[in-house]
Amino acid sequence: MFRILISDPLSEEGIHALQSTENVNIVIDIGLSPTELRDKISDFDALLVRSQTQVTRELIRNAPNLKIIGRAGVGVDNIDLNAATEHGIIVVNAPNGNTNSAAEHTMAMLMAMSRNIPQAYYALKNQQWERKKYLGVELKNKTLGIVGLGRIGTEVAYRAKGQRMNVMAYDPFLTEEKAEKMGIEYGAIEDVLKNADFITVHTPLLKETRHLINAEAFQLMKNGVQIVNCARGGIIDEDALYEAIISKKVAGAAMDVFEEEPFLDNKLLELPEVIATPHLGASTIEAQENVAIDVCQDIISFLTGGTVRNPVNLPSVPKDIMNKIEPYFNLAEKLGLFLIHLTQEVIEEVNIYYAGDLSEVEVAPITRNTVRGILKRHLGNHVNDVNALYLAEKKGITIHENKTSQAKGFTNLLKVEVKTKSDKRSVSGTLLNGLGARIVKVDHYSVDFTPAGHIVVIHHKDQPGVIGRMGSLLAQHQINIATMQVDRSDIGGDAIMMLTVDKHLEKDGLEELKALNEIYDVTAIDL
Ligand SMILES: NC(=O)C1=CN([C@@H]2O[C@H](COP(=O)(O)OP(=O)(O)OC[C@H]3O[C@@H](n4cnc5c(N)ncnc54)[C@H](O)[C@@H]3O)[C@@H](O)[C@H]2O)C=CC1
Ligand SMILES: O=C(O)CCC(=O)C(=O)O
Repeated sequence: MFRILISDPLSEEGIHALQSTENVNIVIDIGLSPTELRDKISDFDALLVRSQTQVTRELIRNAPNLKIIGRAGVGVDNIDLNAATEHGIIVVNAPNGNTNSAAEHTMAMLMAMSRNIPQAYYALKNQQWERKKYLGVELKNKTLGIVGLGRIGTEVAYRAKGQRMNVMAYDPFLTEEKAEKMGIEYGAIEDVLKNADFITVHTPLLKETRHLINAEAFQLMKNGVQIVNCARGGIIDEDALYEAIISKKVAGAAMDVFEEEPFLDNKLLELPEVIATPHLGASTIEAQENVAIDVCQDIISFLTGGTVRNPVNLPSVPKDIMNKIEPYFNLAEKLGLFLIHLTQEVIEEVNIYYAGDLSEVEVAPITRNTVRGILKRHLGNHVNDVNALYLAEKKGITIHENKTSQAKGFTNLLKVEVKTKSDKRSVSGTLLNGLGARIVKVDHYSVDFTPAGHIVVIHHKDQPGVIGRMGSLLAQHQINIATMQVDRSDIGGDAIMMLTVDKHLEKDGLEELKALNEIYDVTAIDL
């Protein structure tokens, strides 16, 4: 049974899809305190949140069974991504479903602010008919400065153009050509701050964007500028904003998000120039349905062994590319696991060679599976796709990917090489049409076997009688040989014997084999 905890309000539509999935047990418990959540989380395989639940390192530490965290929305700043990655927990979000709602809310806030609608409404509710006091300004022909032209920023730009505003935007990925195509103006951040009559921020909250709009930034702005934040609290320095409003530099601020959420008291709200909503940017029926469906679909995909569409702590790979590379995952993992058994020393370096067809595809996910196989022997199932590279780095192992079109007669060839202080071992495998995964080389020896089941690798001297002695000894241990391959460097030189056997070779049998004349080394590997 796969247990899912939903700890923030989520639309029914998504939950229905989860409920109709087999072997799923869903618990909805909204409004848990951090301590209650920490005490509860240990039994759950998946956690589904919006922006309220804080998924901290401490919570993750107390969640030994947690495999996936779903965020119904865009921002993942309430989730400790490093902690999730380190614990091998995949984080998925729903980045597209609330774009429209957030853009519409931004426009609603912009217009409400420029025409003092909330203030006038409030006055009227208090029996004050105030026409003179609430003189507004038009948006038409004014410049809207957009900081962050991603999904939402872009939608806001198009809507602002509909209001006949001039739009100037800054985004590290925006070029002058792209801006021109969109019919907006490109500016460096300083240009945007200096030229805009209205400014709206649409970046994520990151180390680099925390207090991006600070006292210095306000200094650059026009007197009487009005500012909107429907992205994340903390992008605007609230103390600096407060001072800028008091000093009349800023004539209005429309805030949907705050440095501390939720709150009942924030000094910005004491200022009549500030209008505010309690993080409602994504609060529409449509957005909530969209994000709940999207994130639940990813949880279902994860559960049923499919590919998640919106991973946050793993690069996402388009479906057509994934279809091409997915068949290699098992081969890659098996090669890694096979190879790690051949070396007793500490691994310092892993080189992965992608040849033939493989040199033309996105290989990062194959690399992760290879590294997963290498680490699995000593780290067990704790290592997965999410944390494999992180754990390798932590262990001081450097990973190199190499590509070549030359596949030595194969259509595709995956070679994995590990280097230790004094040794270098390698194994190569391929996917054969109709035959599946095969290991075709172990170090410089040519072989051909399926990487599955119980395998015994024997290094020995190429001499008559070795194979016979080895066969009799295995027979004494009731071990049946299913397949056997032999290759040698030269006549009478070093040789390799690869056996697939019907059951695991126990330690005593292994030691007896090693003790046989002319046998240098024996390794039993269960793949
Ligand atoms: N108020 C609400 O309820 C909602 C808030 N959001 C928030 O809105 C923000 C934007 O969301 P999306 O547009 O979906 O994200 P996105 O990832 O599509 O766009 C963010 C953009 O910010 C840009 N950026 C990053 N650092 C920057 C910097 N230093 N200066 C300028 N631009 C920078 C990125 O290049 C990217 O293009 C996020 O913080 C998200 O959490 C999203 C949905 C609802
Ligand atoms: O869950 C929500 O309502 C907030 C949405 C949001 O802030 C986001 O998607 O980043």
